[in-house]
Parts: sequence; structure tokens; C-alpha cells
Amino acid sequence: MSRERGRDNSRPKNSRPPRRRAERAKPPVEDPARTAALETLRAVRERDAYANLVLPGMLRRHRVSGRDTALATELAYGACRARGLLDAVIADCSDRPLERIDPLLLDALRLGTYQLLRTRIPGHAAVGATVELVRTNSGSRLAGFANAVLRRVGERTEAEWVSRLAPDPDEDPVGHAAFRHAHPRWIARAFADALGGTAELDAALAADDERPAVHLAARPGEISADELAAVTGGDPAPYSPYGVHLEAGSGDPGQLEAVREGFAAVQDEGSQLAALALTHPEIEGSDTRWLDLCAGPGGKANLLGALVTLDGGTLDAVEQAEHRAELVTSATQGLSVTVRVADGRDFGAPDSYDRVLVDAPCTGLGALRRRPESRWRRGPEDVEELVRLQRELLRAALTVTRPGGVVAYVVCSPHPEETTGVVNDVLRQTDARELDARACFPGVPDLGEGPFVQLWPHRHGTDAMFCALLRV
Ligand SMILES: C[S@@+](CC[C@H](N)C(=O)[O-])C[C@H]1O[C@@H](n2cnc3c(N)ncnc32)[C@H](O)[C@@H]1O
Repeated sequence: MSRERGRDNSRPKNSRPPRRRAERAKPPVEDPARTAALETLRAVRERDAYANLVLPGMLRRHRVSGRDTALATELAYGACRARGLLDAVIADCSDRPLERIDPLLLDALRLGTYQLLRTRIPGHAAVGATVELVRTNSGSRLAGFANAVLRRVGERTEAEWVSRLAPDPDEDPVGHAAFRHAHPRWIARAFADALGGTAELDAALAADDERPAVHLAARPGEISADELAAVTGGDPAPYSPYGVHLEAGSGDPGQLEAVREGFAAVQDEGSQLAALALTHPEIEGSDTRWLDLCAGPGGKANLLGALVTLDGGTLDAVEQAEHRAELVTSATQGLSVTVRVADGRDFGAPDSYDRVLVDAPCTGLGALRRRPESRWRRGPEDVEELVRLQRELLRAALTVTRPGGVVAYVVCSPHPEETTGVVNDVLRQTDARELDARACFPGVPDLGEGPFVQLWPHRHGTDAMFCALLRV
């Protein structure tokens, strides 16, 4: 501010140069953290990029370091997650509809509103820095608009905005929770349905805003969880016998020696538990031919492949997408695993597998905490098509499993249509019967009434994995 005033005073009265020249003369604003955050939002919007994949490049490009890295990350991820709430507030403070606001300006307003409502950055600093960001990227005219909008945003706290704009919690508890926790309503509705009511809904939605700890899986036969914890500085996981938890923000786990050497893999503990559940039910007779019907990128194939290899058996890993099949090949190096690029619904298999995993493509609503923008990217219209594919894959799995064998149906989603809906539909059309999957998650609390298992971030600290076990 004072810089601008000084410059104005140095000019004779009424002799302002034309605006364009004044802009050109202005030194570039140095705010690499907010610039990196803004460019991340832009990439997410324009290129459907994943914020967590593009941000590191933006940080490098703008030479963001030290505490600024944490600021850029917080602003970029936070503004992606809270988009619905931020947009509702911005719309209320703007004299024009959001669709008529320049998209890059809207991204900057989201960053500014996020700072005002959800950070401890003082209001005047949040407004000032965002207005400068807009001036640098979009020019002085839009900076004036940004200033006016953000000053109105800053007149209320987040809680005050929620009580002004959210649906009445008594009349519409799901809509209220969705607004308050910045989730699309259809997702909050699905969570409430899966939880059997709204008592835990706030906790379930809030968990999607938490930064998850990194989970590692020790490869069975190579290293124990205790050894892995010792060499990585982590802690043995509470439920998975192969799991290790690292503190959130403890660096790139891909660079850990144990991961680079293939003794361990980065894998959510819930994903480990769902894969391990397949191995628990007793089966009579042979138990050497296992199948992973949707294997890419290979997290569960690695765990199952290691276990079946130790027992002298084999795992066939089917994956439709060639590049993901390559990831399975590299994840399962050294194991008795055969990778096939094929459609799991029809890959010409003999009907003789003992254990089959169907880790079906899904909405991914169980892993929203991992991808800041993902809750706003999918729509309820995606569910129907996925459900059709999920049913077909589960039916195919049952047909290639031998009598007495076991199938695990797994999705990383709590959406009832993708979980109980799919399994119950298929059960009605086949002779398979469900097992009580809870018995195959030893030591895991709060698993409800069964027979299926639904894990939750707010209950278990895992992704919201669903698992059903069916006996053929
Ligand atoms: C949820 S992911 C599986 C994750 C994997 N099991 C893991 O733990 O790393 C689902 C996978 O199924 C693959 N897929 C989708 N349609 C398929 C089909 N018809 N047949 C086989 N694989 C399919 C997708 O490409 C995706 O890699």
C-alpha cells in the first residue's frame, strides 16, 4: 500500500500516465506461495489435473521453499476441498453470478476466501495478498472487484457464513452437513445412508479434510512390520499385521529405501485389510490358484502375490488398462504372479480359482481425503455406469471360482449402490452365499452388524473400504 502511495505522490497532480504503462512499470509481486497455489487451482480447473500431482512442479517452478511450501500446500489443497462452500460465499458477496466471473479471478477469490475463513492469516493480509495476486495475474480493474468481494467475505466468520447460507439443520440435516463440510450433497447423502443416519455424518465428512498418515505394507516373506517400522521410523499399524504408519508430511515415501528396494509398498491400511480378508476363510481342498480380477496398479496383488508365493501357489493378475498392468508387473516383481492385460469380465479363464479378489473400479468416495479436488469432480450420474460394471465383474468372478472357493468383492467407496446394492443384486441371481466378513478383519473394532464390512476414516483411520466375502 505505502509503496503505491509513494509512487502516486512522486507524480505531479493530474498527470497520471495511462494505466497500461503504470502496470508495466510496476515491479513483479513476489508471492511465490500464492502464485503456486493459484496455478495449481488453474491446472485442476483447466486440465482436470490432480492437485497433489501438479503442486510439486508448481513449487519448483516458483522456487517455493521452507514455510512457504506449507502455505502453498494448505491454500491449494484447502481451496480445492472447500470449493462448494467458498463458491457459495463468493456468490453471496458478488454482484454478478459465478459463471460471469473470469475463471482465473474466481480461482484467486477462492484462495482469498479460504484464507479468510479457514486460516489464521489476518484478514487484512489475506485480502491484501489476494488483491495483489489478482492485480499481477488479471490486472488492476479485476483487483478492485476482488478487493470489494473479499472485504464482504471478511465481514463474517466461517460459522456465520454457514448459519447464513446453509440449509436449516433441523429441516435438512444432510444438506446442512454437506454445506458445512464442503461436500456435494449427493456424497453426504450416500455417507448418511451407509452410516444408517446422520449421527456420525459430521465426523465422516470432517475426516475427508484431514491429511492422512502414510501407510506402508511390508512385503510378507521379505520384512516384518516391526522391522519396517524400525528402518523407516514409523509405527506398526493397529490392525494390519503388515502395516506401518508414518507421520503425515514425513517426506516422499517413494524415496524410502525399503520401498525403492521392493520390501515395502505404500498402501492404505484399509486396502491391506481388504486384501487380507480374502485369505482368511477356510476352504477345503486345494488352495493354490488365486486371481486378482482388477489388479492395477498392483497394491493388493503385491500383498496377495507374496502370501500365495510363500505357500507355493500362484496369482493371476488381470488388468484391462495396459499402462496399469505394467505397474502391476513392477509391483509384483519376484513373486509367482502372472499379469494379463484383459477384460476381467471375459478373459477365457478356466473355472478353477480357489480365491478371487474383485477390487472393482468405483467412485473412490472412500478416499476423498487423498485427492483434494475429487469430491467435486465426480457426479451422481457416474454411479449407475460403475454399478453396472461392478455387477458384471462380480458375476464373472463367481463363474471362474471353483465350488467351495471364495470371492472378495471390494470397493473404495461407502456408496450403498456400489456396495450392498451390487452384492445383494448378484446374490439374488446366483447360488453363492455371503460369509460374515467381520470375522476376517481380526481385531478391527466398530464393524457394525455385518455380514459385510465397511471401514471408515473417522472410525478406523483407513480409507472407507467396503468388503463382502462370498462362498461359491
Ligand atoms: C480399484 S482399481 C484396483 C486397485 C488394485 N486392486 C490395487 O490394490 O492396487 C480398479 C482397476 O480395475 C481396472 N479395470 C477397469 N475395468 C476393468 C475390467 N473390465 N477388467 C479388468 N480390469 C478393469 C482399472 O483399470 C483399475 O486399474
